[in-house]
This record gives sequence, C-alpha cells and structure tokens, in this order.
Amino acid sequence: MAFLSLSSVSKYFGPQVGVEGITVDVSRGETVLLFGHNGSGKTTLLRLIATLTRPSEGTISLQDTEFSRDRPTQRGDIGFVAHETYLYEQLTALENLRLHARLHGVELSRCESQLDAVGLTDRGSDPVSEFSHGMAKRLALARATLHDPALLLLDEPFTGLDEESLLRVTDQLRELTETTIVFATHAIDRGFDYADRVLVLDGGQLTRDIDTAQCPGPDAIKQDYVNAPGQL
Ligand SMILES: Nc1ncnc2c1ncn2[C@@H]1O[C@H](COP(=O)(O)OP(=O)(O)OP(=O)(O)O)[C@@H](O)[C@H]1O
Repeated sequence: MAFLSLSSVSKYFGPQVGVEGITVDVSRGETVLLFGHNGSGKTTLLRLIATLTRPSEGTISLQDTEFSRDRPTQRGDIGFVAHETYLYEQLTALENLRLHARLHGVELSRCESQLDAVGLTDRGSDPVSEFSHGMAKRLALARATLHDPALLLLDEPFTGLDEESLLRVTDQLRELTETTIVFATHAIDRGFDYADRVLVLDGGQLTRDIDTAQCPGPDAIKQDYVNAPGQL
C-alpha cells in the first residue's frame, strides 16, 4: 500500500483550475520533485497534501487513513515549509521552536540541536523580525522537521538562499533518509539530485511522472518541457 495516495484529486477556485484529476502514489521514504510553470498547480497540490485546503473532488490518504476522517492526527505526521515562513516575528528563533515543540509534545532540548543543524545557534535569542529571508527559511525548515514528521512538504526550499544556506538546507535534506519528501522547485538543476521522481504539472494536470534513475538529467526534462508545453 502506498504511503501517500492521491486519487482523482481536483481543486477549483471558482472557475479557476488549481489542480485537476491528480492520481499518484508515493512510497515511504521517496523524494518527489514537483516541477511546472508558474500557475501549474504546485503550491495548490502541496497545500492539499498539507491538509491546509480540501479537495473539491477526490481523496488523499496518508498511511491508509483518508484525510477528512482524522485531520489532527495527520497534521502531526506532516511538516510544511511554505513560500511564506509563517514564523512569529516578535518571538526569538528559540521561542518559535519551543512553541512548536510544545504543540507537538517534543522535548524542548531538541530545539537547540535543530537550531544548530541549520547554523543558527548564535542567533537563537534574536527575534525573527531581525532575520534575513534566508535565515528565516532555515529556521522554518528547523521547525518543520522538529517533530520528526513522516512527510515533509517544501515549497521552493532553495529560493533566496545564499550558497552557505543552500549547503546547509541540502545537507539537512540528504540526512532525512527515512522521511518522505515532496518539494516544489523551479531550480530543477539543484533539486534533481535529491529527487527519486519528478512529477511535471501543466495547467493543474499531472503530465509526466519521471524516475530520475532512468532520466539522463534535468536538462532533458527542461528541454522536453520548454519544447512541448501542454503535451508532456
Ligand atoms: N486562492 C486562490 N484563488 C483563486 N485562484 C487560485 C488560488 N490559489 C491558486 N489559484 C490558481 O490556481 C492555479 C495554480 O496556482 P498555484 O499557486 O498552485 O501554482 P504554482 O505552480 O505553485 O505557481 P508558481 O510557480 O507561480 O508558484 C493558478 O491558476 C492560480 O491562479
């Protein structure tokens, strides 16, 4: 049985298609890259899987449990780094992590090690309002993985990061070998190395499901996508 299973999932915003007819299974421990033009449905799909919005049609199941039946339990299994970090700006980095730790019943001592993992130990007592975008993103990743979620969802995890931050984030992703990861990125050159699969979205529909082990590289996907949009 699939770890994460989407069956005929559609999301409409009035007449606007967010995603349409998505059916896909993801195995435990797989890393899946979502790729597609602006407006192709990547964020909508991540938000649906994160249970932040409900499908207009279709069902999503995590570990054989359909989302609508037991949302709170599912949330504990999921970590999400959205486009916006949604950190508490007035709180310090450590306070943000401790708040999340309490919500998820995680030992508070884990907050320091998480901060260390993203290279922010010396900024733990600073309010997030004083953080750069890249630092806030690193902290958001530390928070999203604090409760050791089985499923980690990342929306554009590499955007706005300098080389040092990129290395820290990608190192952290590599260490999460047990975690199932679904991430959306336009930076397919960077993301391809971490992905077991690339799902291509176009106009809200899943148009390609690519096994990276069988694919010559990201250029082949980009070439395909640029040359034949809408027909992949
Ligand atoms: N809240 C909303 N209300 C109306 N339409 C929406 C809403 N959210 C998304 N959409 C529409 O759904 C479609 C998919 O948007 P989505 O944000 O998922 O795309 P995306 O692939 O993440 O784009 P990008 O690469 O620009 O981040 C777009 O046509 C968008 O306008």
